[in-house]
Amino acid sequence: MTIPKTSAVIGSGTMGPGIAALLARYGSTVRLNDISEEALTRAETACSGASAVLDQLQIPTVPGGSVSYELDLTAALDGADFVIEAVPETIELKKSVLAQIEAAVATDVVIATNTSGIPITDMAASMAHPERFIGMHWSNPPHLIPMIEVIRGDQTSTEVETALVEIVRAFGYEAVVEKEIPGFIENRVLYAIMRECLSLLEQGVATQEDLDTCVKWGIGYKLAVIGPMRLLDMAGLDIYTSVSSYLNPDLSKESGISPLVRELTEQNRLGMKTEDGMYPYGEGDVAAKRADILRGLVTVRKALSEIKPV
Ligand SMILES: NC(=O)c1ccc[n+]([C@@H]2O[C@H](COP(=O)([O-])OP(=O)(O)OC[C@H]3O[C@@H](n4cnc5c(N)ncnc54)[C@H](O)[C@@H]3O)[C@@H](O)[C@H]2O)c1
Ligand SMILES: Cc1ncc(C=O)c(C(=O)O)c1O
Repeated sequence: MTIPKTSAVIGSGTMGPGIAALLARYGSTVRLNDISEEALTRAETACSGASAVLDQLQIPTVPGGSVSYELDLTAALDGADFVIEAVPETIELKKSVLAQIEAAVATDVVIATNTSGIPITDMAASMAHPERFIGMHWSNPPHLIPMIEVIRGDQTSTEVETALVEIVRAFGYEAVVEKEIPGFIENRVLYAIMRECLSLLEQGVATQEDLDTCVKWGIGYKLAVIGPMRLLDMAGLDIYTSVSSYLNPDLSKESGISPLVRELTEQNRLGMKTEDGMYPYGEGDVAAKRADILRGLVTVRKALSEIKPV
């Protein structure tokens, strides 16, 4: 399967619009669905923004693509030959949405989930046709980060995995085909970084600003060019042995949710979407920060596409 002719994206929050815009850019007729009318209204602006970013990346437009906005799930799924589920990260909700999707589409339609790390086999437990179900984990913002994790459940067919890898490569993205494990690879690594940062913040060792500066320049900039396995070779395995012998026992072992994040979440301080979170945001700050982030990601992606991967 190359780019699907007709796609449905279910859930139109942070991730759905960018995914829909990219599919449409590559010629798919996309229906973007949400239970919230407000989310669909915001999605129209988000899709236009994503499309403008794709213009800046000079991604050519394949004729025939479009995004339409559907409150009604059955209408969104009508005639779809590829479905991506992107509703909030709770297994009960996802299983219920999958049951509704399966009831509305033909048995051979590929259904992918953008879960951040719920095991695919667990999500597929009550599906009638789990062989067509697969993990397709996009990174945020999905129209910009050119890598997608592809994860099979126990019952996913090889044909569906092959078809999904073809779709990912047709976007010009890297497909990383992985074994099933909670959080997959990306979020296991990202959440290790975030756990340590949150622990340092909670202990009063560093401020948000210091953590962001140190990780962006000391780690992020370097890791964008040299992966962590190659970095071990560059640093020297003897150095890693010495440092990890005293450092690893001192790193955060927090197995629950960070108390600070729990408190902010209970206060509905969820970050940019509520204009308050790890940082406060004044009038107009969120829009300005989002624009800065997109500009930075476009510049860095262009630069990275010009260098030889290490
Ligand atoms: N936010 C990220 O950085 C990110 C990155 C990669 C993957 N993901 C994963 O993608 C999925 C979606 O995340 P998000 O950040 O876009 O969430 P979000 O909360 O921003 O958006 C989810 C949307 O789904 C809608 N929704 C809820 N129930 C629905 C239903 N029954 N049918 C249709 N729509 C429904 C909500 O109204 C909301 O607009 C999650 O599984 C998440 O873990 C998120
Ligand atoms: C905090 C956080 N959690 C999950 C994901 C992806 O699943 C992301 C991301 O893609 O950036 C994230 O930032």
